[in-house]
Amino acid sequence: MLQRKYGDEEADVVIVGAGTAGGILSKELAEAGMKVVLLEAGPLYDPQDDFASDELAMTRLGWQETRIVDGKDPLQMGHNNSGRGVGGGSLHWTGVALRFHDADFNARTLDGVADNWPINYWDLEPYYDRIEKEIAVSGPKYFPWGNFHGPYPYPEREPLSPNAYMFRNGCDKLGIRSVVSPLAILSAPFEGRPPCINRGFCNQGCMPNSKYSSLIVHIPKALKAGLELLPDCMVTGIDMGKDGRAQGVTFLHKGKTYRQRAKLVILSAFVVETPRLLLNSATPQFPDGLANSSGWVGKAVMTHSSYDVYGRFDHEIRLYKGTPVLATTQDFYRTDPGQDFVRGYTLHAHGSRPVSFAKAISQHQGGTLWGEELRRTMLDYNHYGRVTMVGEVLPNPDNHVALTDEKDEYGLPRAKVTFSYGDNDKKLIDHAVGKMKSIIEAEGGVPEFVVSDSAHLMGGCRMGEDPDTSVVNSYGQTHDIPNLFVCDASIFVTSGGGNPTETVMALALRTADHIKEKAGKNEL
Ligand SMILES: Cc1cc2nc3c(=O)[nH]c(=O)nc-3n(C[C@H](O)[C@H](O)[C@H](O)COP(=O)(O)OP(=O)(O)OC[C@H]3O[C@@H](n4cnc5c(N)ncnc54)[C@H](O)[C@@H]3O)c2cc1C
Repeated sequence: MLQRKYGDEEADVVIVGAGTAGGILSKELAEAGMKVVLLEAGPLYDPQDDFASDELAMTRLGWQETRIVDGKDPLQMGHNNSGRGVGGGSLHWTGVALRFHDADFNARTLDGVADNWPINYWDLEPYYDRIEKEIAVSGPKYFPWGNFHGPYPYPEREPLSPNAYMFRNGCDKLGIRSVVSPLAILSAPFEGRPPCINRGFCNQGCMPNSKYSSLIVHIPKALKAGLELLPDCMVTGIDMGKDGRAQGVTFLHKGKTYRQRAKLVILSAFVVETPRLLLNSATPQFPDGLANSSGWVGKAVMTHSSYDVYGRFDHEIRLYKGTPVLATTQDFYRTDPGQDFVRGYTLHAHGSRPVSFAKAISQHQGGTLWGEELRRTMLDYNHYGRVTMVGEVLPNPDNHVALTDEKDEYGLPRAKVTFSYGDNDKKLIDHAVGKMKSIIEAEGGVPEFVVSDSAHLMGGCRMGEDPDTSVVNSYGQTHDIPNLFVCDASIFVTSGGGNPTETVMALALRTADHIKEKAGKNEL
């Protein structure tokens, strides 16, 4: 029997998904004195007991349940694209903490593509400032791109990995500016957590707690403030009242069904599960799914094009060494009128552990690498360097999440995710691959493998001012149901050309402030 704090009682807020956004919201709202219940489908981990320095074992941190993928460029789900467990994607993310630029919020105005966000950079700026201080982002004294030029709250990381030095030296030779990456990974002690010692197992969960996750930062503070956290609880539906308001959620724990009533329901279940829940909670009053009068629930799902170039060097690089990402350039972030594509990308020096390396190169763009040839290449693993891109992908309503007839172990329709790159996306990728190759070559390496990859899901419940073309307003409040909010990466309008999670965090803080203010005046 599940032990519960509120049972049949109505909580003030129930949050679905204890990931990055869910963790921040739960802290903010619990500290404001609200009765908050946080439901998480996955387990509650203890980093010291549960996070092993074992690449294969730790793939369990990803959302590994079957999703059907479709389209011309089907997305790879699982470890690389989503998390499961208290902490969500922040358990095994790489920790790169970048702000979006003002240009990211105005693609339609600047470049005639996609849509503008209903907010701009300056609406989020105070929240970027706040979150960077709250989690002690480490980074350079001067950051040359975008609107924020540093210094970051904590000094930049050092020493760098050999791969990061390779990248920075290659950039120098080509006149490309580069910096030590801003990271949600400590460079000095903070709140009892130790600085990073470069073990390099960030994507396997950080055992020493040097890397930020909501599991070790926000959720413990929320618990102190009275949060009820219920792990291993899969939410299967949103309960609606006849008055058209959300009443709470239904969830499963060890095969048994429970309900949590609440004045306010917030979905923070990420890009596939949030639309799946909305679509699957259809009622006669909302036959196409909740909050879907616009028809935009599940639409315009985005990823970042995240192609990698691996180059072979005569000397050793040892891609397993150190924090995976330690060097970055955004010299190609803004639209360049001289190119045949709009928008841009970020480049990172990116480490790789042996299993990921083998998996990547075995399916590289030039063909498959298998058997004796793969074995021979793997013997040279220490000689490979890697550069990766985070490329903007334009939103396209045809890229979407839909329900299928196939059922999962909870009896819910499985999600199908359809994705294809557009022409602009492909031209941008070609440009970035060329730059990545030239950086490797400038340092004396021979680019051998180009691997097509994707990272960071976004969109599917986009925000906007117009209820006919968007699902939520800029605070994540659904246009159709005033006490139903969405707060996670699904509310992004465009993907930007840089890592998205600091923007997820800033949006979560902004939504929390809004809810505190409105709930205080009984306006939700
Ligand atoms: C390998 C990897 C590396 C990454 N590196 C970076 C990086 O360096 N920088 C960066 O900016 N971003 C990075 N990201 C992306 C980052 O993890 C996400 O952007 C971020 O976690 C999104 O936050 P969220 O709150 O929207 O969702 P999540 O953090 O994914 O949280 C969603 C939570 O909801 C839970 N959930 C889902 N459905 C249900 C349900 N029905 N009932 C109960 N619970 C449910 C899930 O289990 C999960 O815990 C990386 C991601 C991965 C996977």
